[in-house]
Amino acid sequence: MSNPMEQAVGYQLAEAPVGWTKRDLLTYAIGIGAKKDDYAFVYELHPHFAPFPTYPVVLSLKGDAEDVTEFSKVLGRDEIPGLPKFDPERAVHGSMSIEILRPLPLETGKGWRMKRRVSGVHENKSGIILEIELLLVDPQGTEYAKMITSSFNVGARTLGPFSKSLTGPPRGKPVPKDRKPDHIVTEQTLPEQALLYRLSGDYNPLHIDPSIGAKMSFGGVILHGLSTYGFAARAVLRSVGANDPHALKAFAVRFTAPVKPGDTLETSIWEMGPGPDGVTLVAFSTRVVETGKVCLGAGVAHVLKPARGKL
Ligand SMILES: CCCCCCC[C@@H](O)CC(=O)SCCNC(=O)CCNC(=O)[C@H](O)C(C)(C)COP(=O)(O)OP(=O)(O)OC[C@H]1O[C@@H](n2cnc3c(N)ncnc32)[C@H](O)[C@@H]1OP(=O)(O)O
Repeated sequence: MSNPMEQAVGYQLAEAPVGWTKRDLLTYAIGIGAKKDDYAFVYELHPHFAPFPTYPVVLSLKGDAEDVTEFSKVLGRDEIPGLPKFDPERAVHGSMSIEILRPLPLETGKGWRMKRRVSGVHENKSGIILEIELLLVDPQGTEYAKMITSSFNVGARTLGPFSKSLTGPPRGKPVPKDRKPDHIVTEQTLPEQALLYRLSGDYNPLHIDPSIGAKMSFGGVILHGLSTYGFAARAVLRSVGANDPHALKAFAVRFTAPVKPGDTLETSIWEMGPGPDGVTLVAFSTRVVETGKVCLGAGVAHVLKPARGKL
C-alpha cells in the first residue's frame, strides 16, 4: 500500500488574499533590524523608498489582515489530505526561500493573492516536514514572487520514513570549506526583536510566551525564523548588492538552530561567481555568536552586483 502522504504532495490549497501598505513595509524593516540610516527601507519620503525585497515572506501568515490575528486559527486553517493534524505548539519554521520575479509595489490594494500548493512532504526520525509553494500574484495574475516555506512538525509520526518534493529552492553552491568569507556582518538583535517582528503578522505565542518555548525545550522565547532571515538578507544585500532594493533576486535558507531575542548574529558571506541572468551566486551561513551554533544553514542568494558605488 502506498503511503497516504502521497495524496498530500501536489495538493492545491485555496488561494489566499494578501495585501500590504507602506506602513507594513516600515514595520517589517524594523522587525528585521533595519537601522536609522537605512533610509530606503525605513523612511517613506526617501526618494529611493522601496519594499525590502524579502517582504513577501510575511504574507503566508499575514494574508490581508490589517490587525492582530490568532496564530492557531491561521496555521490550522488548511485541511490537507493524507497528513495528520499538526500541533501548532510543536511546529517550527524549517526553511524559507524566495525568488523575486519583478519589483514589488509600495502598496497593493485589493485583489492580490497567493496561489498555494503542497510541494513536498518528508517524514524522518525527528518529525514531519511540510513544504508549501507560494506564488504571489496581482489582480491580473502577474507573478511577483515565488516562495517555498517548510514547517518542521517536531515529533509528528505516521508510517515511517517518506520523502517527496516537486520543486526546490533556488540553486547555489555550498559554503566553501577552504576559503575565508568575503564579508562578515555581525549585528546584535534587540531583546524586543520578536515584539517588533510579530507586528508583521506572525503572532505565534512561541515568540512572546516563555512557557511555550520551555515546553519545546528551547528554554524560553525564541525569535521568529523570518526575523533572523531578514537580518541575513540585509547583511547580504549591503555587502554584495550595495543595499540596492532591486539587487536581491533570490534568497534561501534552512533554519538549523533557534535564536533568542538579544542574540548576536554573525553572517559569513562568500561570493561564488556568476549565476543565471547576470547574478552573482552567494553562499552564506549565520551563527549565533553567544552559542557558536549555526542558525541559518544552506544559505543561497542571487544578487545583481551594481556597476557603480553605493546608493
Ligand atoms: C507557513 C508555515 C510556516 C511555518 C510556521 C512558522 C511559524 C513561526 O512563528 C515559527 C518560527 O519562526 S520557529 C523559529 C525558526 N525555526 C527554528 O528555530 C528551528 C531551528 N531548527 C531546529 O531547532 C532543528 O533543526 C529542528 C528541530 C528543526 C530539527 O532538529 P533535529 O530534530 O535535531 O533534527 P536533525 O537531526 O538536525 O535532522 C533530522 C532530519 O531532518 C532534516 N532536517 C533538519 N532540519 C531541516 C530543515 N530545516 N528542513 C528540512 N529538513 C531538515 C535533516 O536533514 C535530517 O534528515 P535525515 O534524517 O533524512 O538525515
